[in-house]
Amino acid sequence: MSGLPKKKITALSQPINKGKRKLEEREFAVDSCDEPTSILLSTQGENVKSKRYTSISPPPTKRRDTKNVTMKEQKHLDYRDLPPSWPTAQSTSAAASQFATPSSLKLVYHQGDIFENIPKGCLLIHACNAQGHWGSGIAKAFRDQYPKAYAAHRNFCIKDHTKFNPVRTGTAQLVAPCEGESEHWIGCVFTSAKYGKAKDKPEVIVRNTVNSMKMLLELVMQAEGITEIRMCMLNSGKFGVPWEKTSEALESIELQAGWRVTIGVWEPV
Ligand SMILES: Nc1ncnc2c1ncn2[C@@H]1O[C@H](COP(=O)(O)OP(=O)(O)OC[C@H]2O[C@H](OP(=O)(O)O)[C@H](O)[C@@H]2O)[C@@H](O)[C@H]1O
Repeated sequence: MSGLPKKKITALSQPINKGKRKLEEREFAVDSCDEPTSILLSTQGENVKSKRYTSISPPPTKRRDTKNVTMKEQKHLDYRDLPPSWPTAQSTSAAASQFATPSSLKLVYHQGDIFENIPKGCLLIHACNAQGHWGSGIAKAFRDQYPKAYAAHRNFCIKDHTKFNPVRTGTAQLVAPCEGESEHWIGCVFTSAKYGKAKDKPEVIVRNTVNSMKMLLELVMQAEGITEIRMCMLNSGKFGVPWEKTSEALESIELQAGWRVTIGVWEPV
């Protein structure tokens, strides 16, 4: 069991449905957990990010300090951490795929509570809107269990972004371990801009899920220490999208070099 305090997960009752060598310590709040964290910053070798924005990559937003960061702790990752070639690398590979049998994402089913017996270094994925609430359904259970991760998510949604420049759907945030020794990562796939009656249409949510998952798989490549990946049946509760539509779309994702192959799906009993 994780190092987290045991909590009753109420979400189950919901219906199925990141010159000169110089190291310095700085306070770094927004890109880490809610409490400022000491991070070692190296000025050696700028990590310059040239970006090309396309329909599935978001617009420029408030810049953060991207000078080479050598960290004591893992940092949260999002679209600002993608390689400059993103998502071109994918289409190149898609063109090459006519000469090779592409391998697609595999979903492996498990029955039970996604929060039970989580191994160290596990990544837990859930669907989010861009409002940064984690206010209901399984998102609320994440908020209860991982309050610091929630704070990082909220910072990303409402401090790094604004009402007029919201987080784009079809993107993902990979929240690094925040809660003690559990070392659990949280993957937020932004599958709908809003929630409730204002949620996106099912076909839009499914398309966003595919693009978000591709981005998340790319970000996972940059993270160190992720042991396994679990997710709930995305979109099948509050977002009201039949699981089969989401699962079919996810299983059609063509894997790129270095991406994880398998994601465990936790189906509540
Ligand atoms: N412990 C557990 N273990 C395993 N599976 C569990 C579970 N507990 C619940 N499930 C299942 O997990 C699936 C998803 O069901 P959910 O309704 O939660 O999520 P969804 O993806 O449809 O919708 C997302 C919006 O809900 C929130 O909204 P707010 O932020 O509050 O606005 C978000 O942020 C988004 O916006 C359903 O199959 C549940 O049975």
